[in-house]
Amino acid sequence: MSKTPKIIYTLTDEAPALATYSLLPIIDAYTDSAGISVETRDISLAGRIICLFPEYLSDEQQLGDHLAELGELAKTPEANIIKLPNISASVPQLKAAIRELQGQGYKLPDYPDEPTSDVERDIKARYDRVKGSAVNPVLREGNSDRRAPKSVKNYARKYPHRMGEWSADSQSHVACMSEGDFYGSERSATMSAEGAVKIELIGKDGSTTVLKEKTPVLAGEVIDAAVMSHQALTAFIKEQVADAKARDVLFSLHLKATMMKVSDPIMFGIVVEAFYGEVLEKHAEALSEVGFDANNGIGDLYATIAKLPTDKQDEIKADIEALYAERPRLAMVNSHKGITNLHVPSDVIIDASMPAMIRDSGKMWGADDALHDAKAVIPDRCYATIYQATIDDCKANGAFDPTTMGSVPNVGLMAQKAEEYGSHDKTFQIPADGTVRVTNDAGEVIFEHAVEKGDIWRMCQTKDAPIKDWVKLAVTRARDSETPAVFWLDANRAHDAQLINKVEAYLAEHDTSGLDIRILAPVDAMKLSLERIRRGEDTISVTGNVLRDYLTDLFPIMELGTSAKMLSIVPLMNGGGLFETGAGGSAPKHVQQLLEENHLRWDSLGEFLALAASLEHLGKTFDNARARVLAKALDEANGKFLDSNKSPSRKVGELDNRGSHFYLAMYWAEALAAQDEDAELKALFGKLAEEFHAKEAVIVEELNAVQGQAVDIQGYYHPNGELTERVMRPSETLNAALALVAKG
Ligand SMILES: NC(=O)C1=CN([C@@H]2O[C@H](COP(=O)(O)OP(=O)(O)OC[C@H]3O[C@@H](n4cnc5c(N)ncnc54)[C@H](OP(=O)(O)O)[C@@H]3O)[C@@H](O)[C@H]2O)C=CC1
Ligand SMILES: O=C(O)CCC(=O)C(=O)O
Ligand SMILES: [Mg+2]
Repeated sequence: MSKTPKIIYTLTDEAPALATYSLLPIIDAYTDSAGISVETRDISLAGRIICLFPEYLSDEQQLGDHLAELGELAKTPEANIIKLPNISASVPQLKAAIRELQGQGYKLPDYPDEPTSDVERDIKARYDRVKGSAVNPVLREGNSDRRAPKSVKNYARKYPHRMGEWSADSQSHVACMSEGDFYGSERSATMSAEGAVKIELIGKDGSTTVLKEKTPVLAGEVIDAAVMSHQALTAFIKEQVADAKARDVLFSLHLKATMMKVSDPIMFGIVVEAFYGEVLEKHAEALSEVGFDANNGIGDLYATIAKLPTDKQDEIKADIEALYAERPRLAMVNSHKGITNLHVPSDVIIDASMPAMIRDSGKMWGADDALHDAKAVIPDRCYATIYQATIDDCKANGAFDPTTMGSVPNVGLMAQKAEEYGSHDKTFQIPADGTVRVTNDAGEVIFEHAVEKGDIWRMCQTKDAPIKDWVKLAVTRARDSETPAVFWLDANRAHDAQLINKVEAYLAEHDTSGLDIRILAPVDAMKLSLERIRRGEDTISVTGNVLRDYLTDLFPIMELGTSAKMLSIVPLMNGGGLFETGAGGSAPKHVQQLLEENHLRWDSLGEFLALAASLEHLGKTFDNARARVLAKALDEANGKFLDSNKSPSRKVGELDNRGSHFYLAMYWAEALAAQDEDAELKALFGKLAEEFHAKEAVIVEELNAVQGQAVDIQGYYHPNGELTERVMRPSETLNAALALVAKG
């Protein structure tokens, strides 16, 4: 390969972005000295907003479209991208980020909720491009390989995290619909030829509305469509509200309003309307006047009614309080601040929220700041059953034991926007009763659904090449790790039935002799995996995109305490490498703690593991010996880091993210000093390792001494770079030592 060896490190949001201020100077110092270039690209929410509106901003304020650039790069063989978690913004977050930037002098337009002119429609359309999960699908030109490396698993066995105990009489459970959901209505077909499909709504009055004129499809591609009935969902929620009250458990809702950015905020809104129904109806006129949108959560009610006269505000608030007395208790996001599970659609995200509940004895936080049994409402049946199976297992057998349990790594189908349910431009809230029809170029009907006003109809595409690649990846992982692999596919589900045909056909193209590869419905796959994990056995889960997301938080959180300790690789289909860090989010709570007490508990292990994998990949693709030396040494350093338990503590005054970076740097320098493949690096890092050893106590003291006081970095979505750097690099001794190897 002719191009220069280069790694792209992404600048994102919240806790991982803060951690980057401390970690990147270390990475730069080590890679510079080896002649490897590490460049950054800004894909933060603020950065993505800024690049939408060049004509509104001064030259100095403008920023290029780094995400689009990386999206193109991901399709090339030289791609080597380290991708940290970023915010997938809900509307309330998007508005907050715009407000913050405006306050910093960025003359950005407001987000028009209900645009009334072409200019406003254009502004809204631009903003909507950065909403929800707008980053990951652009970069994911490959399928996903997420697992806990052996060293990490050993760490968890040696230093087990706390797991809440389970009792057999726990009242916690999952509630899902039995009809009228996506699962029940799904239709699916495999395209026989390249072409396009058209989506139309035929009204009861015979009128035709084109919902989407043209959706290109490739031969072999699987498309499917399903509908969630507004009425059925409302009826289900009302039943569940009553049932939670009767059983005296917390009511909680678990959706993925960030990734399923069109469908799930609407479902969230339907639940908010069902829960707060009487109050919202009573004050409908006033609430409509101020622009309250239930899809943005009950938090939006409190924000928008500020425009009403005080007595009206008080009346609405009193009515809500009175309603709470009749309703079941709500699970809380922040009981101190009165933020409920129904406040903001992006606060409770199912992949992280259900595992947290299972880790905490099946309980969630109540308004009284104590843990209680909860009803977890997961309306659609497609995947809800896996969580009930996990709860059943914990009730029968007690909590999982991190010191003995096996592992469930994942091979996930996600390349080329595979199975991006409920997002993007093929999901609609239906404006009138009728029939939604999908037709091909010849005008033949592929599927149709009877729909009612308010229903959510979604279509989804999964291309053939990614499916083939996914099957290959599964076979390779099963072979390399000598581990049984289970495809989590439900023959009773239309989409999965199509996939099963393909999986069977593609498996036949591989040598699977001696391998244990099965296809099981999700609930059975879960039962088998849990049974095995309790026996200390590993089972690879081979799943579609949604279960990839759910399982790569669920199992790591049970096995390791957090998905931040995962290795998360995306072998790009054109030969490049995308190295995601961990599987979890951007940890808003961690930022709060840093601002309040200057302690950052973010665990950068995912970044350390990703960097080692990225350097190794660079060493291979560019035949770069120094990258290989750095990778090998970093791998050793990661092992020592885990073995010595230098991960950040959660408590102020103790080693935090910055201190953990120092130890990683020290162990990495030691390993480079100990190797004999590259004499120059050996000498250079030998000096640094000596310096670190001599100054270890001083550096740790300098890093820990700053903790305990509030800090101000003048921004949440777009903090001041200089101030943040000062906060994140407080040890002069460490900074001076790094300068010994940095080439500048
Ligand atoms: N790949 C990506 O880009 C992803 C992005 N997201 C985005 O992140 C945001 C938050 O999502 P969500 O995952 O629900 O919530 P969090 O980021 O808050 O994660 C949930 C909890 O997991 C723990 N955690 C996560 N990462 C780490 C880490 N590196 N070190 C230590 N603990 C960690 C924390 O537990 P504790 O509080 O106990 O310390 C945290 O509160 C959203 O905007 C979401 O869209 C989410 C998932 C993936
Ligand atoms: O893209 C997102 O919004 C979240 C992605 C995620 O949670 C994951 O990939 O595990
Ligand atoms: Mg996830």
